[in-house]
Amino acid sequence: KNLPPSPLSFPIIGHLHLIKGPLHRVPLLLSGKYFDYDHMGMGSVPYGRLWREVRRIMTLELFSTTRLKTYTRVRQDEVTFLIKQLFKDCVKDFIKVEMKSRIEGLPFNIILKMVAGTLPCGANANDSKEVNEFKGVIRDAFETSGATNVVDFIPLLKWIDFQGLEKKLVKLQNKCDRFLQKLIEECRSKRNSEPDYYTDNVIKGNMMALLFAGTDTSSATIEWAMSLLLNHPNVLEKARAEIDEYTRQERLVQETDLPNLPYIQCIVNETLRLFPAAPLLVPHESTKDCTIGGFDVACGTIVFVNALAIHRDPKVWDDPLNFKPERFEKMGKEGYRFIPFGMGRRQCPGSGLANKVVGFALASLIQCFEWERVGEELVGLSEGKGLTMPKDEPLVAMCKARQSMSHLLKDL
Ligand code: HEM
Repeated sequence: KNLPPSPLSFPIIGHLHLIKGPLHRVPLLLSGKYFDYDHMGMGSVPYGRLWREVRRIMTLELFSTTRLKTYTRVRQDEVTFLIKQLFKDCVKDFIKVEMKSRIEGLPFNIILKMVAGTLPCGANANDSKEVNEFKGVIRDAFETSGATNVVDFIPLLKWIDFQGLEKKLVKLQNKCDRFLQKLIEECRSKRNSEPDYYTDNVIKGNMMALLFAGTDTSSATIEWAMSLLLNHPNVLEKARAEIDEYTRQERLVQETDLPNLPYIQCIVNETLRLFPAAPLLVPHESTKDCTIGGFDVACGTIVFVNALAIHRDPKVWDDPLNFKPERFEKMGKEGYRFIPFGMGRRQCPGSGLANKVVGFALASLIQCFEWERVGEELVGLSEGKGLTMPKDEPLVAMCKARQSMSHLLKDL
């Protein structure tokens, strides 16, 4: 109720979910009410002076083309780490691999290195208890904030914290706070030229915005893409042929090869079309009475844009439920019908980074390993609970190092 409204910055063509009322838990979670930070990212935070400044820092400094380039090495190291671990386990024979736990460290470590300049536990971050606990906090927070909260509709039940979601969020906040505070203390003495402006809370808010917004979204997209490829071995083969032709199997694929691997980008887009990691984007709230796509939207209404429904709408997509990366080969600007990163001034500032991380990881997994389904049955594609639409069941696949790549993989 106390959340200041944010401007509706989004042009929309349909599939709106308009909610008038106190449905504020998700915005509160993301805007720092539960996390007690000065300000935080996400669409529900007012586009005021402070957030404008944060967006400026993100877009121009952290995610600018030049800055992303300076972090190429970080992404290279983390993808190499993933490939090396996998190679160690499946050098000779096919083994069963649970993909989620292997992939989730990748975007997490990359973003942590970008925002903190280091991993708190050096090279062993993936085995660190506190890092793993923090990853668990992110997972739980997404699951909790994606759950239906009866209290949103029957506010009286708040008195007894029906479902206990509020208690759970406070507990998550404490864990999150401990982790980030420790990280800040490790980094603070080295940098921060304006300690009065960049207080601990401001820094923690930003770190959390990036870690929350950028980790599960990217790793879930890689997991969905691998699931779709296992169900469509012809697409997998076509992608591998593209990579082999370009690298001539003489070297491992690099992130800088991505512009020359258009089919990989088509696979990423098609995955984001069918399984957008933020299916309802992020809630927006109107500051004035307005009309969108013929709907009267009263001031203070929370608007959810159902990107998932738009992406699967047979009126705007041919054969929308089928996985066909080729559809992106012929397309130019997709306009409002393809909006996995939102649109307008609150669109995802991390889309460039996400495309690089997801594309590079996928290209490397495809180039270096043979992939098969565990049995005859297709990989299940049902969605689980949570804000980022994770897979219901973590992906398990059969994986074996490609013979023709072994000499390169051994040198990693
Ligand atoms: C596949 C990966 C990703 C997807 C699908 C995705 C999608 C989205 C969407 C739909 C929004 C809301 C846009 C809107 O409300 O109109 C958003 C916001 C945001 N994303 Fe991403 N994102 C991804 C990766 C990332 C990464 C890697 C980062 C940064 C490390 C990031 C940082 C953010 C931030 C900070 C916001 C809030 C922006 C604001 O409120 O002004 N995202 N993202």
